[in-house]
Amino acid sequence: MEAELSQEQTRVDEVVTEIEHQLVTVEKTLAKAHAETSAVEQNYSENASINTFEIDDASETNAEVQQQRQLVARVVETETILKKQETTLNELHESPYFGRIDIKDAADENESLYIGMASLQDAEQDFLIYDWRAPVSAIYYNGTLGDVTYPTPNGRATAELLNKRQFTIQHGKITNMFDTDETVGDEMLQYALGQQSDEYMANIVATIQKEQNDIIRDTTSDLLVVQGVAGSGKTSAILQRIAFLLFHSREELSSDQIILFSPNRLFSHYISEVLPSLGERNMRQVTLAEFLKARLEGLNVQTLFNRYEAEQNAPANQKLRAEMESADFMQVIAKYTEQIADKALRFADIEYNGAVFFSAYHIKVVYSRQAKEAKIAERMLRTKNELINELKRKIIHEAQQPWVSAAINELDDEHYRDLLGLENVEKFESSDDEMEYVSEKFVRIRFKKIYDAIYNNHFFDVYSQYADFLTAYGEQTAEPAIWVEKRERFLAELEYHRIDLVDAIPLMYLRDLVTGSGQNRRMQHVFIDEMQDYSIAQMLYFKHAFPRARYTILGDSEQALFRSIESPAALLTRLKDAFQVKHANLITLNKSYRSTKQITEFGKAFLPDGDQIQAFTRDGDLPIVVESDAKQGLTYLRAKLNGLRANYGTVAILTKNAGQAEKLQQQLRREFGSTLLTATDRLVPNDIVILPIYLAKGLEFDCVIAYGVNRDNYPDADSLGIIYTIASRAMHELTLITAGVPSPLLATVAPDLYQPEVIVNN
Ligand SMILES: Nc1ncnc2c1ncn2[C@@H]1O[C@H](COP(=O)(O)OP(=O)(O)OP(=O)(O)O)[C@@H](O)[C@H]1O
Repeated sequence: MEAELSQEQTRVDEVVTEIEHQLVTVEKTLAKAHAETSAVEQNYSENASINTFEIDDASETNAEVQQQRQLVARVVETETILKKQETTLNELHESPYFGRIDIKDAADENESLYIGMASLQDAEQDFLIYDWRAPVSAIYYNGTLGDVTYPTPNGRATAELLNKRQFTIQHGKITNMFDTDETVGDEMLQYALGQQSDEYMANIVATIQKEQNDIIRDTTSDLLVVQGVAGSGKTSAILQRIAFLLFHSREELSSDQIILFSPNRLFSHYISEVLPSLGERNMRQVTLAEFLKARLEGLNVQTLFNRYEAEQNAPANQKLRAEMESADFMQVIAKYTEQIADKALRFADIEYNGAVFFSAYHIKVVYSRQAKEAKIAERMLRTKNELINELKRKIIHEAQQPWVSAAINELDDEHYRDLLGLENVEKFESSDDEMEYVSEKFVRIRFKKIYDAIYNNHFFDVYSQYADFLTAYGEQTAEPAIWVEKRERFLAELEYHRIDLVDAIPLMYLRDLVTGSGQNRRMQHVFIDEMQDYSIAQMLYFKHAFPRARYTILGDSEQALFRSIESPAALLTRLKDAFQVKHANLITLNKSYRSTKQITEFGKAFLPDGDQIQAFTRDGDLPIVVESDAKQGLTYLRAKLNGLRANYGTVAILTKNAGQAEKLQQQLRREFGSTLLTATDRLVPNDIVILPIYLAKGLEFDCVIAYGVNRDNYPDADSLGIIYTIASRAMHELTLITAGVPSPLLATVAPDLYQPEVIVNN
């Protein structure tokens, strides 16, 4: 192996030299391109400002300016591409590749291919490095030695995989190298997983596992559902998947056509470096709360966290909620909108300056004039167009009123010129024509709010309509009183500009179906992380909102914080039924990578079907369970924190809710400088943090202390999901402090899976 190592290092040196060589060329070209961009930009701004005043033929000027603008765009693009090349080369310079495969191809020729973060070709166009996303690289991740197949543009090709080698290369030096027959061997993974946690999630490109690779390279499913146990690399895999999709559909897909629903802002920040580290731009990221807020402007939409917190004291009607969050309920809404009679449709006045501009009655008349056989959304669209035309006529009429000319005469030169617009200076044949133009524009600007209100369908009174719907629906149920109460609560909240989460989705769906709005047809991929936190109704709304997109939905049915856990099979069936797509694919990940073996074994012992979870063999200490009262618990915690601090970067104290986290923070802040994290935070500092478990979703910490694992917080099986989620956030160390009578759930765990510490009263 020594000789081989030396040979491999020689090759690394050669590749590094080639990279340096290419870097010199790119840097030179980049400097030139930069100079050109500056010159073109300057030329453009001079031309654009001078010519419009000095040249008579405005259209010729416009054409010239257009041309120049295109030129600017082109040179800027060239510069951006070169910069990207420079960044890639610099990265390859540090660590050119991480894998090598030796294959015998169909023509019986032996070839050695090296796999890295990006491709590199030499002057003869030979590949010195293959991008990890190249078709042939699939062999590296998928194949064990022997016959393998891989995709090519002309179908699947076959080859014999003779050897697979893995490298760790740092600063151009091979620090670790070994051959492996496994997909991607344990040794490198051991090393990667033994690292301490960081502010940002790392990419896993060098150690992607076979089943993760299936997720990454799936290009055919309309609905890909990934059920993976805690720490199985779901999030890692889908971020790699996004990089893969962007690479393979360069022409048709851009990162802003991909949206990821993430559980909270801390998580959004945590994963924000993965794609850039793979040389790609980030996709759009949004939390459910942000998405709803944008679509229900002016209303404070209850968040999942607010609801969870509120319900700790006042449990809600779970049956009603389950009904309203079901696929059936969405169908009921759809049926209701199809059948609303003209007279039952609710319109709202459009007001201007406190007076009615278009009355609800007038709008209703306009609506009822539209052809009855057309669909409701089509009739609404025609109504909208009629109202806009009417507004235009009113603008022309209003522009002739004396107050308008008086107001225009009051304008100073600058404002007048702004109103007229540079392109219209000296365009009109008579000053009357110019005045007419300016007056109309003046009124149009004044009436913009009215236009916006029509354009945004504010003439449809969705709130009253939804209240009517609740009444109509409730009357058909066996318990109408519940629905009367629901309606009253909805209206009462509305008074305060608030809306419950459970109402938000049906209301938006109703609005969109009636007005034919709310659909984004450009979005090509929707990713939903932590699927178990979303209701089917919410997912169906996403499907409506992004009708052309493909869906990748991932999560863990057993990390349910906001409801009881559900078996993975049941969750998958529900999803498949609701989405009804042609190509659905389900991938299950059972191996957990995040935590030490001891932590994974402990966490899974809480779950009814925890047996299917496989721990990765990385050793650590047994989790500690401390049985204590509240006072002793705190003393223990203090001592523990002092001990841990020296050893680990991140220590997270996880509580059941925000109130308990706040209380602990008050008790610890002064002594430990701990940080309390809330729903609006984005950053997890590298120190002691205190947060409720729902904000720790998707995150991981070197060391986790679950505080308050007692009977009050976790009384029964409904809170299994929470305990399991807490335990599975820990990478290297886990401690549970009861600070009260131990939760009965602890009794389900075999005593040899943890180290008990009973603090006796003295
Ligand atoms: N193939 C891999 N190579 C290296 N590290 C990996 C691999 N797969 C997963 N990991 C690591 O395991 C940890 C868990 O991964 P990730 O957060 O993606 O899992 P998850 O399934 O989304 O977890 P959860 O549902 O518990 O939030 C991360 O630290 C990740 O880097």
